[in-house]
Amino acid sequence: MSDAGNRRAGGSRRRGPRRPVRDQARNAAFDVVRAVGERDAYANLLLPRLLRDRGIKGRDAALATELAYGTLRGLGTYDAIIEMCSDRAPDPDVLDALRLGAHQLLRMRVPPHAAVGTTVDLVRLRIGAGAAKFVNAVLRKIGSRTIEEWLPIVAPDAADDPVGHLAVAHGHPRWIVSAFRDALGGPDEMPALLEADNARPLVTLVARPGRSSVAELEKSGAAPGRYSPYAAYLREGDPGQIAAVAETRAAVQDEASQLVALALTRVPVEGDGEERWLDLCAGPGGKAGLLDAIAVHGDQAGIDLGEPGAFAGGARLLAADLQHHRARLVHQTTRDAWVVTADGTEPAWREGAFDRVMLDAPCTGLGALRRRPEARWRRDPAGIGDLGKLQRRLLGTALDAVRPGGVVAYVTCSPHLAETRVVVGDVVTRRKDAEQLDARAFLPGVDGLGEGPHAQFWPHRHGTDAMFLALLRKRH
Ligand SMILES: C[S@@+](CC[C@H](N)C(=O)[O-])C[C@H]1O[C@@H](n2cnc3c(N)ncnc32)[C@H](O)[C@@H]1O
Repeated sequence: MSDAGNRRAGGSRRRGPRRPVRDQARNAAFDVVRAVGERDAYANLLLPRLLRDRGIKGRDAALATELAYGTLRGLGTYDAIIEMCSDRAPDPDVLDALRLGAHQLLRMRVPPHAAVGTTVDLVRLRIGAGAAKFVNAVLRKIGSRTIEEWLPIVAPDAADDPVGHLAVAHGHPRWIVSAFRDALGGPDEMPALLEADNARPLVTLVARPGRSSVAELEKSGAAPGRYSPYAAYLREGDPGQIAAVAETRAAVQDEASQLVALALTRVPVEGDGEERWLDLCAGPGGKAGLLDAIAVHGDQAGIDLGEPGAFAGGARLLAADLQHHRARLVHQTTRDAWVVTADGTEPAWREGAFDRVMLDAPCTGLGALRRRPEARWRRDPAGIGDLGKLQRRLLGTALDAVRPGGVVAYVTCSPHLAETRVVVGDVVTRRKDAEQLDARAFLPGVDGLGEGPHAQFWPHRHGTDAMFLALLRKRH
C-alpha cells in the first residue's frame, strides 16, 4: 500500500521522527564551503564541476551558487553573529553548516522554517543527530532578528570604529576596508564600494578588433558596453557557447582591463607605425589578446570615431610570462603574437627594443574580489612588501625595454596604494628618464577616475574591477 493509502487506512502506523530530506543544492553548497575551508579550494572552479558531475541544473544550480558564493562572501559577518548565538565553538563542519543557514536566514528570501529545517536535515545526514540539535538551537536564535537588527549588536559602533563597522557590516577583512578607504581618499563612498564588491559581476565580453565585432556579439544576446568600444555585456547564458568566444575571436574580459590595454595603444608615439610591443606579464592572456588584435588590425573603433592617436595597425606583440603554463594560455588566445616563457626581471631582449610595453604586474588582486567569493579571506597583507619589490623591479625592466619616446603602461588589478601610486612614485623619482602622463586623457568618456595623473577604476563607479593605470613616457 502507498504511504497515502496507509495514512487513509486509519493511521494505525506509529508516527516516528520526520526523515531528513537530502537537498541536492544545499549539499552541493555545503561541499563547496567545506572544500574552501579544508583544502583551500577555489569555489568558482569547484562549484561548476560539482554541479555538472551531479547533474544539478536550472533553479537548483542557481540556488547552490547563491548559497555557496553568498555564504563565502559573508563569512565575517555570519561568524560574528554565530559566535553571539552559540555557547561553544562549533567544529569546522558544523560551523560551515551554520554559516549556510545564517546566509539563508539573513540575506536570502528563504522562509525561516525552510532555512532552519533544511540545514538541520543536512547536518543530521552529513554530521550527526547531536550536531543537528545544536544547529537547530543556534539557527533559531539567529533567525530571531533580521540582519539590520543584528548589525548594531555585532559590529563595532560606526562613530568609534568606522573601519571595524564597515568590515563586519559588509563582510570584508578590516585591512582591506582600510586599504580601499585610503585609495578612495575618504569614507563617503565606502558602503557603495563594499556593496558593489559583494555583488556578482556582469559577464563582459571583448570583441577583438579585426576578428569579431560588438555587432556579432549582439546577435548572441549581448548588449554593447558602456565605455569600451569593444565591450559587450552578457546578462545570461554561457559565454563558452558563443562561436566568437570559442574561436578566440572574442573573450571574456572585464571592461577596465580592455580600456587600460586600449589606452596604451592610443598614446601618440613618433614613428612609421611599424612598432614592436611587449606584454611583460601576459598570462593568461586577456590583455595580450586585445593588444595582439589591435597591433595587427588597428584600433578600428578609434579610427571610426576619429580618436586622436587611434593605432592604424602594423605592429607586432611579444608576450612573455614567467610561468610556462600561463605562457601556453597566452599562446592559445593570441594569433599573431610571439609568446615566450621568460622572467621579466632578467630580460631576454635588447634595451630600448620596444615602442610600447604593457606591465600588468603581479599584485594582491584586491580589485577583483567580486570574482572569487572566498578570495578576500585568503589574501594576506604580509605579502605586499615582497610584491612591491617585484613590482618596482618589473617597472624598471619595463622602462629599460622601451625606447626613448616610447610608453609603458603600469597596471594592477588592485587599488592598494602600496601597489599603485607608491610604486610608480618611487620609480619615477629614482629614474630621471621617465615622466608620467595623464592616463585619464587616454580614457575618453570615463569619469570618476581620480585626480590623476594615474587612473583608478572602481566597481561602484564603473561596474568594473578596481584596476589601476599609470602611463610613463621614456624621455629622449
Ligand atoms: C596580473 S597577471 C597578468 C594578467 C594578464 N596581463 C591578463 O590580462 O590576462 C600577472 C602575471 O605575471 C606573471 N609574472 C610574475 N612574475 C613574473 C616575472 N618575473 N616575469 C614575467 N612574468 C611574471 C604571473 O605568472 C602572472 O601570469
